[in-house]
Amino acid sequence: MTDTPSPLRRLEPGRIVLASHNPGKLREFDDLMAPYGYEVVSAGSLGLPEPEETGTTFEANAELKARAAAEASGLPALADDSGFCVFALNGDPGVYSARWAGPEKDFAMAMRTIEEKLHAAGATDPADRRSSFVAVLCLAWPDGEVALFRGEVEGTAVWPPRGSGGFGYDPMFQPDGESRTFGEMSAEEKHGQDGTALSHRARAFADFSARCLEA
Ligand SMILES: O=P(O)(O)OP(=O)(O)OP(=O)(O)OC[C@H]1O[C@@H](n2cnc3c(O)ncnc32)[C@H](O)[C@@H]1O
Ligand SMILES: [Mg+2]
Repeated sequence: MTDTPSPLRRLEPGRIVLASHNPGKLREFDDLMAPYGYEVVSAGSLGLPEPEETGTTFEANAELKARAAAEASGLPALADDSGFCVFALNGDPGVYSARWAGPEKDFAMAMRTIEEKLHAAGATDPADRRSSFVAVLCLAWPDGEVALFRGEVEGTAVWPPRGSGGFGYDPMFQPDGESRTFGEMSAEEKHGQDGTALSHRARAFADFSARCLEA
């Protein structure tokens, strides 16, 4: 038996802000929002600043990004805080996933850093290289109400990275049950097929859409 998620305050059809400055995430949200009748605008296109991510959890950072965009725009805003968590590294880079790539957003370097740390820990066997992607979405209304949605997908941190699709750490992550990394998948495959969400973002979005969006 599957649990039917309880509905939350529904988002009336209209404009919604995607409170992200990451082009890879924005592409994925465009795909995910496409079946619904909303006008989606990005924070960047509205000239909204990128808030400093001072939280120590995905939830706190998602909430501060969504609140900032909703307050500044007067529109409902959806933010995503996400990251790559390597279990043998105590969950690093986790909430610091973007920062490990530095100001140049050098994810080849960030993936190499992870590999060096795994190597130093003697983690060569796939069983020692368990990892997950986590995404927390926050929907904030201009009146200050917020709702949070979490999605996770577990798999293996592979080396060397494989594939040039997606963004960020995608080439280093092979989800359980798949022989390819996210970097080797099309966007549709990363979202998941036959109605089953695969990526962390698609899983969090499935909960959000079922509870808040009008079909
Ligand atoms: O905060 P915004 O503006 O949304 O953009 P950001 O890139 O800074 O996003 P985060 O603060 O949430 O940092 C998460 C980082 O984790 C990585 N990440 C998150 N989801 C990912 C995915 O689906 N595939 C690959 N890497 C991902 C990616 O490199 C992000 O930069
Ligand atoms: Mg960020």
